Amino acid sequence: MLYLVGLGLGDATDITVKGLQAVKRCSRVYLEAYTSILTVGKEALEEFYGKQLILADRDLVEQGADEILKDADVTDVAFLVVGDPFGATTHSDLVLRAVNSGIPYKVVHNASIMNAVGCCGLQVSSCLRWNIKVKEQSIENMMRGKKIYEPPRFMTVSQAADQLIQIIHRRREEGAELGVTEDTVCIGLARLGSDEQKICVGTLRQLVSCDLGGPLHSLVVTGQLHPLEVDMLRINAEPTALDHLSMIDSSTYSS
Ligand SMILES: C[S@@+](CC[C@H](N)C(=O)[O-])C[C@H]1O[C@@H](n2cnc3c(N)ncnc32)[C@H](O)[C@@H]1O
Repeated sequence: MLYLVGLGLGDATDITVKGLQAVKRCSRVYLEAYTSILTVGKEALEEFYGKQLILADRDLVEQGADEILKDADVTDVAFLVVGDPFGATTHSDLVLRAVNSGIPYKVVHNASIMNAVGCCGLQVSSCLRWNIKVKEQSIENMMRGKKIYEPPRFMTVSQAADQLIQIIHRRREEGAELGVTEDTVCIGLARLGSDEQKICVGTLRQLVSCDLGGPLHSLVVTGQLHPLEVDMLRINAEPTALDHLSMIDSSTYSS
């Protein structure tokens, strides 16, 4: 049996009871380590689960799926994914390979950034997430066939806001409006679900200068806000962001 187990967003203890039971009965446990990360490291997970974990980087998942699935028809293998196994990144390829090889699979769901983002108080929201650059080769090293990898990079809310503003400026020069401006109210979210989570509310321009600390970050761009949503944004805002929020004239945004 192949178990795809969601680990949730915070730390080792966010695994579900069902997920932990599956992990404990598996003979091999892989930790998917390139589409998302927890604030705690692999060792903390190993200690809590009482199991050795095998790191599954992009190469292993995309090119070594056979290794992950080896003997999974006669033994139990777990594939752990931070968040939910099908939250934002689907691991459909692994599932399809398992099915095609006659290997049964089960999914143990968990909290994902896709639903945790609701904590910012918007009644309907989708957040901008971005790719994490882990185990990337420079073009030079790739051309030389050298397996030398660049240090991991995680885009920040500040960088994302800056890039969005550049796009807005470019489109404006071309005579097009995106419906998002430098003054659109946005929400920066960092390490959601962990004890170190941070939420910062401000205009897109203000978020360029916000420092939300270490990864992972997401950005929400709001549309028309209901007064209730504005109130929720106020209570969720960091003290420094309250100044930004007080600039929002809720009557402008309420429907
Ligand atoms: C490719 S998605 C994977 C999502 C994960 N499987 C899940 O279900 O939550 C990874 C991106 O989601 C966002 N993200 C994931 N977890 C986050 C968190 N705890 N706080 C803020 N953003 C997060 C980041 O933008 C990150 O680059």
